[in-house]
Amino acid sequence: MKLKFYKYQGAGNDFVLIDNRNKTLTVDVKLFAHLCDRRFGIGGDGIMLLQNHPGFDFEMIYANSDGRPSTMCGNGGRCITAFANHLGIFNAETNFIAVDGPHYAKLTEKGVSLEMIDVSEIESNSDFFVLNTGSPHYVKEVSDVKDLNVFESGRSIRYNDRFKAEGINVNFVEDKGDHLIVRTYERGVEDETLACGTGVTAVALAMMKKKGLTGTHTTHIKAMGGDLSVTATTSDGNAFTSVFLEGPADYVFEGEIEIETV
Ligand SMILES: N[C@@H](CCC[C@H](N)C(=O)O)C(=O)O
Repeated sequence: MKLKFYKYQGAGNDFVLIDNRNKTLTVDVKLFAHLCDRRFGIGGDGIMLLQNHPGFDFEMIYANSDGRPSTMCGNGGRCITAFANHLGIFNAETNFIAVDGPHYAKLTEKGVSLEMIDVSEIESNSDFFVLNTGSPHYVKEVSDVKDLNVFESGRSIRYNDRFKAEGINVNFVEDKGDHLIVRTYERGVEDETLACGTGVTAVALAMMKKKGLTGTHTTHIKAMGGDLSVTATTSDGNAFTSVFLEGPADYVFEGEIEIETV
């Protein structure tokens, strides 16, 4: 059968999107990995199904490019919001449900602003932080992020004894004063991606904690594929509320692909 698909990207983090409101597809790891394959399929860091869900405008089902359903994808959440707007599901603001719970999102001048989950604790170590922003993240500050071998360094952390079973996404950050530069090795893609939304969110909160920033603060981030910003509120540098991830979420192309199974 022919499957209609759409391709979106947010700061270079790219996704295959399927309107699955008619329930054509169920989760199929082999098929999803094939659709994300950059040579034999459409190509993407991940794939999302947009589905109906009672009480919400839509449901986001996310899988990484390895085809396996995973935890929350921040750039994916922003891209599926743009896709839902394209499908006429909402006009300016929306409430949808994802694997980590309900999300509010709105269209903005910069693209899409997505409310992320509240974060109640950040593990702080001598030279790294660990926190969950919908997906698990390791954050390490470095002085030379552009020269770093993110694949080698990220992979060695992702597969160390502590993290290898569940996996973790690994973010390297360089503080440039008025902005951060962030590069991320993503679990489930098992490579560096051009941007990671839950990753830059984790980095922004970890750096707020490190700097002792309280109140509401906006962090500007340059990822390899584009600019993102994270606004969050904290009174103690540990618990964060009203966490918003904002940046571009753009349509790339659409088409049909022949698939064997449904
Ligand atoms: N690219 C995503 C993160 C996707 C999930 C991640 N690879 C995982 O499995 O934890 C983002 O923008 O947040």
